[in-house]
Amino acid sequence: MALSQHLSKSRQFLAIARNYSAAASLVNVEVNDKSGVAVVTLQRPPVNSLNLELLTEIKQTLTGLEKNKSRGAIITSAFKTFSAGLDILEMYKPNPDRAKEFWTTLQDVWISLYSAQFPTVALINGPAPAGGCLLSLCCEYRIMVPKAVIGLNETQLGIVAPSWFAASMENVIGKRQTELALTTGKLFTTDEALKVGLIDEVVQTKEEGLEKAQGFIGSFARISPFARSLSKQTVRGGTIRSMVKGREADLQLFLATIQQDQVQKGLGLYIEALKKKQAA
Ligand SMILES: CCCCC/C=C\CCC/C=C/CC(=O)SCCNC(=O)CCNC(=O)[C@H](O)C(C)(C)COP(=O)(O)OP(=O)(O)OC[C@H]1O[C@@H](n2cnc3c(N)ncnc32)[C@H](O)[C@@H]1OP(=O)(O)O
Repeated sequence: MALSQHLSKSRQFLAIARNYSAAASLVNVEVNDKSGVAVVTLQRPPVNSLNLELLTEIKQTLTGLEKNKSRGAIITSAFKTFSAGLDILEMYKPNPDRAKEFWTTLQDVWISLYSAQFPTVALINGPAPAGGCLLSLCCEYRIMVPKAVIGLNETQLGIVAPSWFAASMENVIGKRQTELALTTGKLFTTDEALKVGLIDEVVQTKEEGLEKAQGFIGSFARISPFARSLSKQTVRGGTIRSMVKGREADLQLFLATIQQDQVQKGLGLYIEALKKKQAA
């Protein structure tokens, strides 16, 4: 499709996305007029913790971008935190039906973002623990600001990162570093993340990050989108197939795990600690 035609379609999507954003407003989508690249900004105050509603909007946004054959997407945050990960309140004293929908929607978001046909960049403009890290790991390129942290820190909450969380990290930094990171629940500083390859670039500001992200996506301008996306599928296909095959078992494991007394106690203490931190 010619770029002008594509941009006209993108603008139509932008209009729809704007209307949608106005109604629901946990995700803002802006399509760049020149490049056709969508900037997807998470905006659930205060820390973009991923609850059912935010995950649902992310899922709908990704579906819209895919349908409109997006040129690319940059995922970032409206706040000083990229994302605080899964909303712990979705797992603490959960309503079983909602917990089921919550986890299924998280799985859907992972599948859509991990397998997106268009190029994806995470512009990590603040802390990205656990589920925040997972979102960024689904992208093809990660750009981060200084003085932030990123990692799968689940063990620090007394819970375990599921196998597809671990696989997402392993595909980026390798088995050895993933094992060390997961067993200790490590949150990498920006410098540490760069050193281990968990992120690709460090920028000083979000604006600089947006430019770099556009540059990364622009680097595919002369590559056939078909060849690009099939190559991505070739590399990621095995991980995606194994997640999809195991998703029902994964859901059941999640539901059983979060009902355990020990897990509930751990989550309760963690919530208290977060609240005390704010009061101090
Ligand atoms: C193989 C077996 C597998 C079986 C499966 C079993 C289990 C499933 C595994 C589940 C996986 C979970 C992954 C996750 O994502 S768990 C969430 C982990 N997240 C964190 O640990 C981050 C916690 N938050 C922070 O560290 C900080 O908030 C921060 C992100 C660094 C930002 O700091 P700051 O700007 O100082 O903000 P505050 O700390 O003051 O927070 C403001 C406000 O937000 C509340 N909040 C923070 N994070 C969360 C969260 N993740 N969920 C819900 N609420 C959160 C915090 O309590 C404050 O609230 P109040 O204003 O009401 O006090």
